[in-house]
Amino acid sequence: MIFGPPNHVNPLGKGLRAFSAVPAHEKIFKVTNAAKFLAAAGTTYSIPKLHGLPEVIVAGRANVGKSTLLNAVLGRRDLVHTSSKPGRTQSLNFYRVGPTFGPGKLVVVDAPGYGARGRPEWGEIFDYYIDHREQLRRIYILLNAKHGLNEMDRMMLESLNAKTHANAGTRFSLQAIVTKVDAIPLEDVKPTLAKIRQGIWEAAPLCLPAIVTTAAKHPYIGIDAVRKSIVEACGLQPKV
Ligand SMILES: Nc1nc2c(ncn2[C@@H]2O[C@H](COP(=O)(O)OP(=O)(O)OP(=O)(O)O)[C@@H](O)[C@H]2O)c(=O)[nH]1
Ligand SMILES: [Mg+2]
Repeated sequence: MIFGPPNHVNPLGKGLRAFSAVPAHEKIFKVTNAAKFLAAAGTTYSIPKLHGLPEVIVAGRANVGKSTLLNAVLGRRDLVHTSSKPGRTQSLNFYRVGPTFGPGKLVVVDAPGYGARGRPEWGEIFDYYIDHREQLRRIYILLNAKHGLNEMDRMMLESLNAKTHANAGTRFSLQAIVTKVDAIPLEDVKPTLAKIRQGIWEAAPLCLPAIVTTAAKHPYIGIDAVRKSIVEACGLQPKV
């Protein structure tokens, strides 16, 4: 038979078919579970080359939940260091995700926070990275559901929108992620998100639709959507 026996008489074939049907983001983030810390860069000179693997970075005010979100996305409890005190992450930290062998790898980068608790040298390395990183595919800007947008967030959104506009989306795109949605009362969720979305639209019209998340404890919200978005931004989604 040219096409082989039907799957119901071939358990191996069925298994293979089931595996190939696993979505790309699950293969990369869950099935392989191969997230690995690669490097930390505290200066522009120490940013690692990493052979051009596609890359995404998370940005946001100190304490917004960048590192916590990455742990949830990478499926690890404490690969990325977090803290209740703002200012925990002090360098660009690079993590590789995907199978150890073969294609399908990408890099996620955790950044120090901006704003009142940030330091000027952290801003310098972040700006340098955004302006020079060829393999950068998407910048995620994280916004705290509980605090909404402040002046620093608006300035950052405007600046990243201008950079996205300057490269006409050919180098990287920009997407918002709303964090800590579990920290606001249920009845406030809808109006709070509407206000945040309006603020994002006013400051950064090129920003892709916000993904809403909870990442500190189960039940997580939005983590699968973030994984899908990263895989799509890195061009690792299979063609349909
Ligand atoms: N309730 C709630 N708390 C969260 C969530 N995400 C993070 N947190 C808490 O927020 C605090 C800061 O989290 P981090 O992930 O360290 O924040 P960060 O943005 O990496 O902070 P810096 O590295 O200091 O810039 C920690 O106490 C987390 O447990 C969330 O989804 N919900
Ligand atoms: Mg951090």
